Amino acid sequence: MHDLRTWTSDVHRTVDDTPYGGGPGMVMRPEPWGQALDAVGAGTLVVPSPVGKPFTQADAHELAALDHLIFACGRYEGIDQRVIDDAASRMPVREVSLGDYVLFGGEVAVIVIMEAVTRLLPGVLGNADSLTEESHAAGLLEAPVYTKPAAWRDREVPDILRSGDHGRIARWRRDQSLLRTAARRPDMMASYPPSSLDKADRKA
Ligand SMILES: Nc1ccccc1-c1cnco1
Repeated sequence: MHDLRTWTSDVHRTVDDTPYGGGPGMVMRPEPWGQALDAVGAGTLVVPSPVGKPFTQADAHELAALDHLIFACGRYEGIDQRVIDDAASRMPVREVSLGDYVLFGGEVAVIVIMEAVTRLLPGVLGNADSLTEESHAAGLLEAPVYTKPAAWRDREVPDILRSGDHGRIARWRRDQSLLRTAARRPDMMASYPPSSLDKADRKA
């Protein structure tokens, strides 16, 4: 963790200023950022931003394979664009959005990204199988999950899950995933690899 004000030189340790071209709010000044990024050295710079590329599980896997990640947390109306452009001239830069909503700054977004990435690192998860079956891992939302008791507030666990027939259970879960994804995330269905949908699935 680095305090950006370390790289300021005025008595007030200023990190922001008014935007050229007018408009509301303040913009983060380039000088402190430039010196801070120089100081932390090269790596892949990840900048959470409302104007970034939507962050996906695939991005988490890509970042988990890298040796050195640098996270820049912007505040106010954002970081002077020249900081991003200058950094991109000497290292990979990824501006990423966590969703279409507005935060105070990038810090909370970095915590989310760090969790999504670090859980993919070898040895972090007790059961590596979890990584292959979870939502977004196979391009679909995960099927509903249940545990004991078999009946709770007059609600029963689906009989199929207690049948012991693992082939039928796998089929039921796949169907539930397809139904849930189609209902809640048509965008994911649109990009779901048709090659993995066998004929029976196409009727779903
Ligand atoms: N709104 C923000 C403000 C500052 C830094 C990131 C964001 C952000 C990231 N994903 C959505 O919003």
